[in-house]
Amino acid sequence: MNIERVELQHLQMPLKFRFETSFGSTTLKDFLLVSVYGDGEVGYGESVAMPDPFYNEETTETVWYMLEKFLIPRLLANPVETPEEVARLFAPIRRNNMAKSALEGAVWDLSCKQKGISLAKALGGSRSVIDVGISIGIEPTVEEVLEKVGQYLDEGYKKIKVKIKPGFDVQLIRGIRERFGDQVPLMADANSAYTLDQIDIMKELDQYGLIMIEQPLAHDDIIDHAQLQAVLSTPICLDESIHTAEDARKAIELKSCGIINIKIGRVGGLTEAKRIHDLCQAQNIPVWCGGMVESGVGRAHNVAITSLQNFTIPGDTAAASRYWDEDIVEPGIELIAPGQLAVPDGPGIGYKVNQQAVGKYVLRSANFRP
Ligand SMILES: O=C(O)CCC(=O)c1ccccc1C(=O)O
Ligand SMILES: [Mg+2]
Repeated sequence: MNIERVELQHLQMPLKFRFETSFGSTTLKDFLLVSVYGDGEVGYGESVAMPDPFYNEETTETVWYMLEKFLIPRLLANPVETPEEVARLFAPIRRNNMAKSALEGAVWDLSCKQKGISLAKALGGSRSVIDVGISIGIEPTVEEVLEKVGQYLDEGYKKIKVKIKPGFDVQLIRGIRERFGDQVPLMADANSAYTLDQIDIMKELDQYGLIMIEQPLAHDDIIDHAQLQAVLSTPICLDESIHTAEDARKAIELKSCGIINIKIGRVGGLTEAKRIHDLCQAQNIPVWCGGMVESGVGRAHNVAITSLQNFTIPGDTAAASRYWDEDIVEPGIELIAPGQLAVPDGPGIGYKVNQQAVGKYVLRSANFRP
């Protein structure tokens, strides 16, 4: 592949609402856009790291640093023929998965555009339409979450995920079941807010027929999760604990979870995401695509990977208009039917980046050449 230039841009986009989790809250999307130029085409990737290291250890600034000092120079100094080779080229660098993923994803998009095939097809995806769910943040009151649940059910979302934290958990789930019934496909995400000392809360949550409980225990744990899974009938889903296919293999072997949330950024890119998908498929572990409140570029990557066969549970990739007044891609990533997004079949991610919109949100940029 011919790579002539890499551009890094730091953007800030206002969110339409406050998004709160057990680890923090935000009204501004702060992220990096990566553009890789070659042979008249441009590939795009997005860093999903947050400005603060509370979801994982990376931040917008550490990603910029890793890209500038290590990853971009490595890519520009070593010819690669396929995006999978980029993953191999980055492997000696430990972790920094969101930094790797942003650049690897841009190379995947560029490679697909150079070949004239869609990213979904290149990854082995088979769906042309995907079912999607929605992730609802913590609100000041249970009632405010219930209102949002009603609104998103009306829009047809196929899975309702609510964020929980100690003191905002059982009464919330009970409230949703009482108002909307037992048939609502419902799950809870704790973002590591509990320990085994609070096992009684988990046992109470176990009574509500949840599709899964996501990452209840520590971000770096798979042992306590196995102990918890042994006493719950609700499947545990791991998010924060899984960074590689090896992590997934070990968690499955230990029975730490029954479901895995695949986030492309968290696992270092599309190549590793596909590897985890394939491993889980062989082990009969369903997967779904998590979200990191992505702009249109990251959202398009999520849509593409979700077209793979073992993404059998609706993910968190909701319609862009839920998040943004003006996104950076065109056409807007919107529901084509209740709770469904189309998988584009145009080259690469299948959406155009709107440079005028990027211009509104960009704070700084830098260019790198071989
Ligand atoms: O709407 C989305 O993009 C999903 C939001 C979400 O749940 C989330 C957002 C930021 C950080 C972590 C998580 C998570 O899945 O744990
Ligand atoms: Mg999560």
